[in-house]
Amino acid sequence: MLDELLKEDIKSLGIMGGTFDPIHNGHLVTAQAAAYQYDLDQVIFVPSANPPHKTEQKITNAEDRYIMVMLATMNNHKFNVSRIELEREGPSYTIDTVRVFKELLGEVDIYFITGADAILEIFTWKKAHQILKECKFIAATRPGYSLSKLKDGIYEKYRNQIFQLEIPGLAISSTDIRQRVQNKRPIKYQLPSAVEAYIKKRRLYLDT
Ligand SMILES: Nc1ncnc2c1ncn2[C@@H]1O[C@H](COP(=O)(O)OP(=O)(O)OP(=O)(O)O)[C@@H](O)[C@H]1O
Ligand SMILES: O=C(O)c1ccc[n+]([C@@H]2O[C@H](COP(=O)([O-])O)[C@@H](O)[C@H]2O)c1
Repeated sequence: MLDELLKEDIKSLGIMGGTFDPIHNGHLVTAQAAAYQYDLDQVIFVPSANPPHKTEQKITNAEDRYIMVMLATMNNHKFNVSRIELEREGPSYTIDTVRVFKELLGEVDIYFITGADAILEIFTWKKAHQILKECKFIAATRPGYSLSKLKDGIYEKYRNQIFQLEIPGLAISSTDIRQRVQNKRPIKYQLPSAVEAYIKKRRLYLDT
């Protein structure tokens, strides 16, 4: 199934992992900027089934999150969505996902795309040092988080593996969108209209 998503002559791939509860324009702008800046042939969005660091919070069922990612990415020919983590049991560890892509793609350059908040937590991820050796990271700026730490200490060792990406700051988060829906405040223009319609239709986030 995964190999069907990947173009045959692909030379560079971005993987955009996330909980996407829901996907929003911050995710899409980040993926698009990464694709442009690093000349990526494709970006595969990978919704986590069981995000390892979000075990304490209630998360919308994986199929709804997957459908929202599909709706959000359908108009971009470089974007695709993978069910790889949805079909794997247990916590959705990035090391496992990256290794499947690597095995399938061999010499293709793989970049895992994250926002500033995620990269600053990388050393709490499973086999973080291994992931950093096995794939490159694109770390996008995000309002409220500083990437200056990437210059010191433990990050120094991986300076050739982590690439900083300046994007127009979008102070949009899934947390804020969920709260807005619950409080009947507008979410228009923070996420694609098809995703907004889906949230309404499925009555998501009304009792979070
Ligand atoms: N506005 C944004 N700008 C840049 N990167 C972002 C933005 N929102 C999310 N990301 C990045 O997208 C990836 C997936 O994020 P996630 O699905 O957890 O969204 P979120 O908005 O951070 O969610 P939540 O508020 O529920 O924690 C992470 O690497 C995160 O850093
Ligand atoms: O592998 C891990 O230990 C790990 C721990 C925390 C986050 N991640 C991944 O980082 C991405 C962003 O996570 P999140 O929780 O901010 O949506 C997503 O693909 C997660 O699976 C991965």
